[in-house]
Amino acid sequence: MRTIGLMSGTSLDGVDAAWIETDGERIGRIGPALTLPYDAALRDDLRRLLDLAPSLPPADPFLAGCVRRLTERHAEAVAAIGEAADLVGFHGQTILHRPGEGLTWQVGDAALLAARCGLPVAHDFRSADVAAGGQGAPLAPALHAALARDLPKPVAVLNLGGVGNVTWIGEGGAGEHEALVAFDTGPANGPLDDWAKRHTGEDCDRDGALALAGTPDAAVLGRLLAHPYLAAPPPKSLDRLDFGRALAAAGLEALSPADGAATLVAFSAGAVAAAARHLPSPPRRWLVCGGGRRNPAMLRALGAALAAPVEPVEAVGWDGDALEAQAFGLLAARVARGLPLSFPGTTGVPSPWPGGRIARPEPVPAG
Ligand SMILES: Nc1ncnc2c1ncn2[C@@H]1O[C@H](COP(=O)(O)OP(=O)(O)OP(=O)(O)O)[C@@H](O)[C@H]1O
Ligand SMILES: CC(=O)N[C@H]1[C@@H]2OC[C@@H](O2)[C@@H](O)[C@@H]1O[C@H](C)C(=O)O
Repeated sequence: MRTIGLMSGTSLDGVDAAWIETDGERIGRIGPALTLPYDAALRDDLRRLLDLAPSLPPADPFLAGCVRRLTERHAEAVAAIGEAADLVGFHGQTILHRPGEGLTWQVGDAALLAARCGLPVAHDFRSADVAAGGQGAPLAPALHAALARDLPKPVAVLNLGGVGNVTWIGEGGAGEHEALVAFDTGPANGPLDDWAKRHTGEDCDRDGALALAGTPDAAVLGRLLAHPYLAAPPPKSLDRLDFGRALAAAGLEALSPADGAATLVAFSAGAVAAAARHLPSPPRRWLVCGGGRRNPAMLRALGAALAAPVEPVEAVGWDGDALEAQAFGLLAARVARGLPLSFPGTTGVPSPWPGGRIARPEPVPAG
């Protein structure tokens, strides 16, 4: 199938789109990928939605307006890819994620997108998993496993988005996805983005400039690293705002902008080091994707915290900005074929679990 995957991540910076040919198991041709940024107004409104989500009625007019603008931007991304496709994979925007309460909420109008693109749209990838008692995330491991088929194992793929997540891939057992362990490591760029915005007005700590000028504060860092999430065994996953209260309580506010940024980078890297202790065996290498791989302060801190080499996924020929979008192309094909999207080792579902739904473009009435 020729698929276009679409992911709007926790950083709220825009929609990633990627074209891949896949049957949901193997990957054929890898086509173009792009990111369409959101304008400042949509970014601000989505950020507001995250705060409002816990008390938001599904029919809220502010929500409806955001969903329409978000979906139209996704339709523009499909058009901008400029290649014919059979199927779209539409993740939408997560505005609330509380799997422990049976709740995960991705917004986006799949019927509208199907109408705009004239293509079937696979969507709602996470709710069946959560209903089955899974974490609903991460789902990208199915793509990581397919891409890493010929790499020496064990290998770890680390995504540094707003939230961080790791996929450990070991030597395959008898079952297709037996050798997969995956979970969210902790905050990655999210708190650092918020900190940079407040202190510099920029959307992120560009090239780690602020963090590289500062020194991590040992006391604040120690309090953050004592957060019970880090010691808890997987399966586990996070909401973008889960660490908000812990960050405030740790005393971050008393630090200078540079020391605060350095402390947050050290915390993200320390969370990954804590995650490494939950893996079945030490990976030979860590392959890093997501925007955080562009932050030299983050890569330096990870290199110091982990025992094996840490490299951007480009080292093995993958596109570190496109993996999440490619994942939803592959997952769309899996939805279409009724294949499982998640596994006991990834989200904690009791057995390999299918999910997702397909919205089809309305047939044009005859005459
Ligand atoms: N040059 C750079 N310097 C520092 N940070 C950068 C740079 N480029 C990107 N980033 C970081 O990467 C983030 C975007 O990463 P990405 O697009 O992978 O996140 P996402 O997909 O929205 O999040 P998630 O994977 O949690 O859903 C930005 O918010 C920023 O923090
Ligand atoms: C609930 C949700 O949207 N989670 C995202 C988020 O962003 C990164 C991390 O947290 C990951 O668990 C997940 O996204 C990726 C694409 C995943 O499901 O693999």
